[in-house]
Amino acid sequence: MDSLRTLWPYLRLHRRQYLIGLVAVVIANSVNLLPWYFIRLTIDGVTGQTDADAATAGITASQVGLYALGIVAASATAGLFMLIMRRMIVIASRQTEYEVRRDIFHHLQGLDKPYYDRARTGDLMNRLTGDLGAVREMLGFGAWQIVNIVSGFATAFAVMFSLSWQLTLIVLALLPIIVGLLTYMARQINRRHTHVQEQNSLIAAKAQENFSGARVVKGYATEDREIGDYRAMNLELLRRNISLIKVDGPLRSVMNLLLGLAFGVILLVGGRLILNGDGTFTIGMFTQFVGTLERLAFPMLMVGWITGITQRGLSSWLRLRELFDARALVRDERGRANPGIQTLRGDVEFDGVTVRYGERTVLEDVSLSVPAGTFLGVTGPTGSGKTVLGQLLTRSMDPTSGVVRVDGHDVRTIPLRTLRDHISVVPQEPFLFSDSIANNIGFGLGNRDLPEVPTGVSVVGAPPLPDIPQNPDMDRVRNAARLAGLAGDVEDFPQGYDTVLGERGVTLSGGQRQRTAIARAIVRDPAILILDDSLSAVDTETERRILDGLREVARGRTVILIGHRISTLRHADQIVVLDGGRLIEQGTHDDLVAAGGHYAEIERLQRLASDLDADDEPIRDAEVAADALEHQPMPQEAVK
Ligand SMILES: Nc1ncnc2c1ncn2[C@@H]1O[C@H](COP(=O)(O)OP(=O)(O)OP(=O)(O)O)[C@@H](O)[C@H]1O
Repeated sequence: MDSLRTLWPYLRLHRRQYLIGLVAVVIANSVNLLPWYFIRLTIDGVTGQTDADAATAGITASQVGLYALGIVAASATAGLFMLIMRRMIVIASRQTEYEVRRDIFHHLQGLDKPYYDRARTGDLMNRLTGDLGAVREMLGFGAWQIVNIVSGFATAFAVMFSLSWQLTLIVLALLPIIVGLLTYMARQINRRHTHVQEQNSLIAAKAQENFSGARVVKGYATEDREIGDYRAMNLELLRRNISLIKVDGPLRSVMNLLLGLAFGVILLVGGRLILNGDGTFTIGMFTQFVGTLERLAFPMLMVGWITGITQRGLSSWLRLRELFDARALVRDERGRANPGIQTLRGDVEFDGVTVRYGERTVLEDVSLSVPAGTFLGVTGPTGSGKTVLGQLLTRSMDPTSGVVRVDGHDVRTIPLRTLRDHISVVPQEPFLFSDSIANNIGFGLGNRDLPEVPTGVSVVGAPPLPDIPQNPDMDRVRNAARLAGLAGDVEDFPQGYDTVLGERGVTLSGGQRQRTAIARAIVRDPAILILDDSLSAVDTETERRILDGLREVARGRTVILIGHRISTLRHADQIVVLDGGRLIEQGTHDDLVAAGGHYAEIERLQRLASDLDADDEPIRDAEVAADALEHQPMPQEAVK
């Protein structure tokens, strides 16, 4: 009941269509019984029998013609009303499907990083496709079938009862047995059908993971194991399909047998009524009775199906409700977010910020002030909280205690849209869309003025779709690519900026992917630019070019560069060093080297490594030394 209550707001949007459709089903069902009435009149007229109906007396050839026309007209009318029903209910169910899908996607877009950290993509996809399909089936096919069954039974029993109460009682006695058996079989079919669907989902997920992880599979030469796993799953699917066919196949045969039995009993009793009766039960009436009963065969068969469809639809709706009920921890809080804040300069301040995940403290009492236009370097061992620091600025999460401010405003008072419009982040593992390089770089352009998509409203009469810009401003895209040191690479591609990337940008090298992400971040002219270990996959020459570009970008904006290489950080206006979530050192490169702490030690090791690298082939990279250092205990003097 609760599921129906929550579904009502969507059904309400199309209540007129559903109502007209349902009335049409009832009319079609009633009219559908008329042909048997005309047949009865003809038979009784021709055989000279007269029943209570005066119309059967003294039939003429032209009357037979009229009855024949009546049959055609009744069938045509029933067909017309069925058509009206389909147009109304089936279209309404499709429209409801569209509206629910639109609203869920809208809702999912508003959920935050903690939600997506926990959610499984496959599960979300399955709910948006499989579960939504089951709800649509319940509202479309299910709804009209329920009314079809109820009205079909009601009208048929009314007619049968008026013809012979004795025969109707026999049918009523047999009906529970027939419907019960068919429902049992339909339940079995539904259960086995669900098992097939579950296996289908698993097999699809397996294939998807295999294709996405093709490079890992090839890299580890595990194709044979993958083929074996897939074969086992495929075999299981075959087994479940065969188990379904084993019940599905005999259903119609059982149905035929049961109906045959019922008709046998009815012929036995009906024949006696005609032979031994007082003439009030005629051959025509018997024929009409049998014909009407035959019309119930399909609704009887459907009872079990519809129970299954409704059960599936309701449980799928509950799964969709779970998505609707999910709430973002981070959101614009009513009464707190100030819509008057529309632009940001880029002053950043962390004031006694602590972040805890359960028992774990990942940032502890961090205080830091970064005036707009500062180039800030952030370094520290793996897991020291560098990424979390950046995530607090875009409110991917809120601090457990303390305040993060931008331009003096607590970030929780800045509308999320304004905040994220003015801060660009290049994450550690950039995600690229299966689209052209131009669209990947221009991804964040032209979105500010798009109108909000209305939710909870009917699609009927909705305003035309807004013009969503598909082609970004190419001058800005080219300039961003140049600043990110990517322009030369793109020009070498056969299709230049129109080159379409594979999923997750797999046609690019790691360094090219990072630079595409940097270009995407700077193309929007953000007030604050955060680069999270974004130069780790490029060589020192490319790094120098990107840093030159960034210095151009940095004029007038705040750049926060998270990294491990001293060569990347040394020209920053300020450098902070984190360790175990605490800010342990802060100053310029020269200050920190002179202080002889953790930073100075990294600098010394990396310089040593690069000197050796210059003289000696075997030394691979300065980062090796930095990595080695990360696993060493901190120099005592650095830990204040
Ligand atoms: N969603 C989360 N749930 C629980 N712990 C988390 C979560 N996100 C980050 N952490 C933990 O917070 C700590 C800091 O993580 P963070 O990503 O900021 O490290 P980092 O300094 O950027 O490291 P790296 O240099 O390896 O990128 C880590 O110990 C990490 O395991």
